[in-house]
Amino acid sequence: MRVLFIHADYIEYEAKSKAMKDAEEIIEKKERYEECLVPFISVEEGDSSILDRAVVEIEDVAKKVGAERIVLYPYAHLSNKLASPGEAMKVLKELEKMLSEKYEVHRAPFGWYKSFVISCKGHPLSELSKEIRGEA
Ligand SMILES: Nc1ncnc2c1ncn2[C@@H]1O[C@H](COS(=O)(=O)NC(=O)[C@@H](N)CO)[C@@H](O)[C@H]1O
Repeated sequence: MRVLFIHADYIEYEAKSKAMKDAEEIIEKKERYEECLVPFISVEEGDSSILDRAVVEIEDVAKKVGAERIVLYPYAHLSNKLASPGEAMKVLKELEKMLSEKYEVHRAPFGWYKSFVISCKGHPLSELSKEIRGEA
């Protein structure tokens, strides 16, 4: 799993059009979240076996930056070993559920082309990237 973390004053996105035929059914096309950690996530093959590790890594960053709100953003552009859309959707939904035990968690729509505006806070830990793997 490849993740780009942005600690943001806000993120605003709008689903524009479907990027795949079975894109996730969504209710709201536009959302805005204030004061949040935004992990842009490329789910890679086999990531369903490293969910616990991914939760630990994401919670570690949230704690370090003092974020209480997490907005998971599916982002198919950080890896050349992408999991299938079906596996990626499953992993992101499971991540959302597991992180919700300790955080307020939202998830941007899966399978949609989206416009977005993000305001990065600019402090030293406000931009981070991680490659999350299973135990070595
Ligand atoms: N492995 C993945 N990790 C994260 N998001 C994914 C993944 N696969 C698909 N998506 C989501 O589904 C959308 C379409 O992805 S896709 O089916 O691979 N298609 C494409 O990426 C191209 N049509 C350009 O978007 C992505 O924009 C993203 O929202």
